[in-house]
Amino acid sequence: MSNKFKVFIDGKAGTTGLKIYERLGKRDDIEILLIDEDKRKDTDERARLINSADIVFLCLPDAAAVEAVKLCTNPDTRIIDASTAHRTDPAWDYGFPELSEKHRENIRKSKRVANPGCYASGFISLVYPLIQAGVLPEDYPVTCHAVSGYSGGGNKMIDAIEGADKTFEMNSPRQYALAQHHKHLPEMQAVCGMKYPPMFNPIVDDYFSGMVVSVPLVSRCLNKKYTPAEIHEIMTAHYAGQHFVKVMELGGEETLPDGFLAANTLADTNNMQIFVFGNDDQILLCSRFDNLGKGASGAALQNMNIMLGIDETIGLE
Ligand SMILES: NC(=O)C1=CN([C@@H]2O[C@H](COP(=O)(O)OP(=O)(O)OC[C@H]3O[C@@H](n4cnc5c(N)ncnc54)[C@H](OP(=O)(O)O)[C@@H]3O)[C@@H](O)[C@H]2O)C=CC1
Ligand SMILES: CC(=O)N[C@@H](CCC(=O)OP(=O)(O)O)C(=O)O
Repeated sequence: MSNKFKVFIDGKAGTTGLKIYERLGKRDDIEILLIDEDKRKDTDERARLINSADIVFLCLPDAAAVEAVKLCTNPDTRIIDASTAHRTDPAWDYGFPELSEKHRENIRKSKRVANPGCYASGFISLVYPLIQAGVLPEDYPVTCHAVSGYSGGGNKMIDAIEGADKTFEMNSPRQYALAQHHKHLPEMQAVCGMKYPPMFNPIVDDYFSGMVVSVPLVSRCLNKKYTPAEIHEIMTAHYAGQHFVKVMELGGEETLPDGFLAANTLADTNNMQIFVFGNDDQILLCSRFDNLGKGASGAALQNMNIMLGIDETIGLE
């Protein structure tokens, strides 16, 4: 009898699933349950593997993720869903352990973990600590700008940009979700405890992966006037001792000597860097990470480690 943890990745052929598979393949404490290529959408075979696994990753479109959860009848099988389907479902635990010890503890005990969305991870990393600390009023009109690599759009977008039919426009940054309907808005609002959803301006650009999510704040409109140094101190205290989330030096001059905050430098890592810039009235918060790392597959693997009660950094360095 193998004493390895059994893992099934539903959607292994997709962008998120493949990254999880590649990282798990290097581990000797995990047995990956594989589905035959011609059966990867076969409901009975997926159900068999789901119910044979200790941990299931759902790396599927939302509707298929909802269906997969229904296929799970084994009370011991634990699910980590990378899709948007369960992120505001109160029966699920939100998989962002650095938000609070309560979040980490809930993940550790959970049978159902909703992995955060990529943009949402960046947004929540900046806004959640400030609402918790009473800095940001719950009804503050929060604005958020973000830039992502095109892998954030999954296989379809990767094929469009890397394929022969790439359009002229795809060579440039492209704003989207202009009508304020982006699928991450509900989780941004719910997890942070905001009265209103933020104004959100995502941009996808012509590089593979990595992102920066930015939130500007006007100090005079906060619960009281704060300096960037005070905000930096609050963020630093919030993430003290975290392995993957680091608050960088105030103003970022050492990390960004040329003054440019590139979005692609943390690609292929599970790290997240938080920056505080600005002056006594205009404060800019930025979160930099990999949309496929801390924004998807890396976070999912970190959550798995926590659920299994092992060192959360295993396989993520
Ligand atoms: N890419 C990213 O940066 C992030 C993605 N996510 C989320 O993760 C999930 C997966 O996204 P991503 O990897 O980008 O998407 P992809 O489109 O790259 O992959 C999805 C995979 O699921 C397969 N699939 C679709 N329907 C079924 C089904 N009924 N049964 C079994 N397999 C099925 C697809 O196969 P086929 O192509 O043959 O249909 C494909 O291989 C999504 O919910 C996405 O929103 C979350 C965070 C970041
Ligand atoms: C560039 C791009 O298209 N990005 C995706 C978000 C990727 C992601 O985080 O998807 P989940 O919500 O499933 O987690 C988008 O904006 O829809």
